Amino acid sequence: MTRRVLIIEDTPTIAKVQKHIAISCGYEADIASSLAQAQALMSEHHYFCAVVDFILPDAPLGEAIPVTVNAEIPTIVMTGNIDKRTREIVDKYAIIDYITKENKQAYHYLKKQLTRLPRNEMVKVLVVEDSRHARLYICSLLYRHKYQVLEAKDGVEALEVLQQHPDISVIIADNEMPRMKGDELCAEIRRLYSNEDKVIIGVSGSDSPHLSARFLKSGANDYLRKPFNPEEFYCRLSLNVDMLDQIATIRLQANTDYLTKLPNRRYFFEHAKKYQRIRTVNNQASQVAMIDIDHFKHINDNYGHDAGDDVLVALAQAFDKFFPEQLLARLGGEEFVVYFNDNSEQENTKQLELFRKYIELNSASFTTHNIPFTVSAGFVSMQEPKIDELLKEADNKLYEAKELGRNRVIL
Ligand SMILES: Nc1nc2c(ncn2[C@@H]2O[C@H](COP(=O)(O)OP(=O)(O)OP(=O)(O)O)[C@@H](O)[C@H]2O)c(=O)[nH]1
Repeated sequence: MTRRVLIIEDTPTIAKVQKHIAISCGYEADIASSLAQAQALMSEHHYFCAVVDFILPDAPLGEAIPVTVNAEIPTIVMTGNIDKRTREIVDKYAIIDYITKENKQAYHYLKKQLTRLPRNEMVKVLVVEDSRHARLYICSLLYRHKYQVLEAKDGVEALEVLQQHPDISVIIADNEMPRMKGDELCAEIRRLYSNEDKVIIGVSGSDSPHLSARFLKSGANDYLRKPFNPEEFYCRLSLNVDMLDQIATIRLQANTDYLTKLPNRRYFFEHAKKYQRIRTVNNQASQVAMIDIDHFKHINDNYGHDAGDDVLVALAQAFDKFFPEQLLARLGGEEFVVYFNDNSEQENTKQLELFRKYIELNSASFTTHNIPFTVSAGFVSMQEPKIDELLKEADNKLYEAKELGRNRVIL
């Protein structure tokens, strides 16, 4: 579903730039050059958010702001400047943010905010606060920016909620709470979850000058003193969630093969070792297949390196289709590996043989160059092996498959 943004702006060049930014962030965008035009558009469409100019020909004093806010459209206000009177008006309404149209940076910032809003819909935030009033206030700030929100009344309940929802990525914790204080909760969360997975923001109304340091030393990423300014709350929250995003991106890049987008060798070894331990405890054999394209060098020599790359990408897609539940990786070059989650050796080898046959019969239709190719595979099943041994054995079987004429699976 494409999200729609309403741009209310009477200067055509600025409206055009904003529309361009919105489209580059994946939105559809409508422009209204007056409040009246905006109201007409709002009666026709559902808007995910709005970018509203403070001064419009038929709304010179920010009168367009309550119109979008009251229609529950998350609103970003663009202003020429932010003098005292403008700020007073802007502060009255539950807007997402205001941006001063001073320079190019303002448009970079708008892009950031438009990118964050749909991202926030995927971010789960746990609010831990014993005061119902304060809890609801923080939740309302979070809902305004489209975060998913969960609540807990104290640290003990927070740990239970975290166990039930392991995908929570932000915890906002008050300090003064019954049963378990915020800094104690923080330390316990850090014992269980790493900095790379969860952000903790401590909040407290205490005057103690040492509390912020205590929170940070217990593992919090940030600290806010109550009562806090919503603008500062959003800035700190966004920066912390952005940091989690950046860590996730770096992690993904480090674990993904750049060409096929399959997991890479590093990811495979890390996860195969974990699988291995579980299988050993459960007294289950480990089953692995090494798969390699036959005469791949000829494909590169005859059709060029780019065509060879196309074949690798197409083969990776076929892997994903045939082995959606297994641990897959491109180990390097034209060599792939499947670590089977399923226990049945019969089922696994049957699936492998089906895959080989599927490639033989369909590969010509995979790529733009219609290059037919085949694959060879070596399969092993071993009790309590080391990963290196398992791969070596599978590689020996693969070598045998090549020696015997290729396009076959050797068990
Ligand atoms: N296009 C492309 N080629 C690659 C890539 N990585 C490795 N290769 C090529 O893969 C080819 C592998 O050749 P060989 O090891 O001789 O194997 P083969 O030609 O498939 O022969 P058999 O495995 O014995 O059937 C080499 O020509 C490498 O240059 C890649 O990312 N893209």
